[in-house]
Amino acid sequence: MEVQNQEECNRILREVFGDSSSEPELEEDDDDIRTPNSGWIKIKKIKGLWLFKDFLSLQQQASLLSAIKSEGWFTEEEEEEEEEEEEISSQNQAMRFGDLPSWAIQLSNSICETICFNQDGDGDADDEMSVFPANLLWREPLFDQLIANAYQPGEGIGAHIDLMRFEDGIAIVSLESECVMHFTRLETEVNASDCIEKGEENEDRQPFITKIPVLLTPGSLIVMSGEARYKWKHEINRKPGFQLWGGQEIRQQKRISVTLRKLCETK
Ligand SMILES: O=C(O)CCC(=O)C(=O)O
Ligand SMILES: [Fe+2]
Repeated sequence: MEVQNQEECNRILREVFGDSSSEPELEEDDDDIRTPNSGWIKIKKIKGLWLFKDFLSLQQQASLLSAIKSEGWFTEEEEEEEEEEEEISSQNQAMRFGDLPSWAIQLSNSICETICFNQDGDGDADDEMSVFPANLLWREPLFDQLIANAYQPGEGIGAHIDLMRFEDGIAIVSLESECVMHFTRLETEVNASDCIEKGEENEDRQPFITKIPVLLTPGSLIVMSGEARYKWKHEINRKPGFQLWGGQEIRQQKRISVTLRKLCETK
């Protein structure tokens, strides 16, 4: 999209989607930094990881879900067939490469706008208060690959770093139900049964484990770049005992996520 069309596009997006910049709830980790006049929260312990809790309003979430449904993905009939055919895992994921559907382009533009709103100055790559380094933000297109994942209660995704065939700069939008995503630094990789964030009270002198929980509520957006994308694995473990937030186990429901990424140029 040409830059001069950006403002016009943003205006249309605001008209269609409204202004979703409502004040987020109090964050549990006091260390995290809220940016003034925007809903972005910088997850301080993970360089390059940002959360925008109320990225999509309820109405926008419903529109996005119906757009996903109109693609024919994750419909109930499909799920029944899946159960018969025992192909649940492959049918719980849908991908698009290259030309994204118009709703995904709108979503991508809306993400771009929300990031730009927070960006001050030149968005220098070394500026830790920039949600995305400038080189990522101004690439064209911002994203050209989308993956939608549907998770039934108890289902999650194992610890991983996204494939290197994708560039830096990844965005994930959550829908339908909340979950805790755990981030583990590469050099401190641990088993899922290891405890979370062993800190000062580490009496057994075990190696320090950094496993950071981030709550992804419906309508929230996280973006990862740099260290968050390359040096931390992310996972969603929805087995009993892992979806804890504020000391309480989260009530699980179906969850859908939309991940947007950019494929690396092939040489
Ligand atoms: O479902 C999510 O929130 C994460 C999905 C993910 O990490 C991926 O598709 O690589
Ligand atoms: Fe991922």
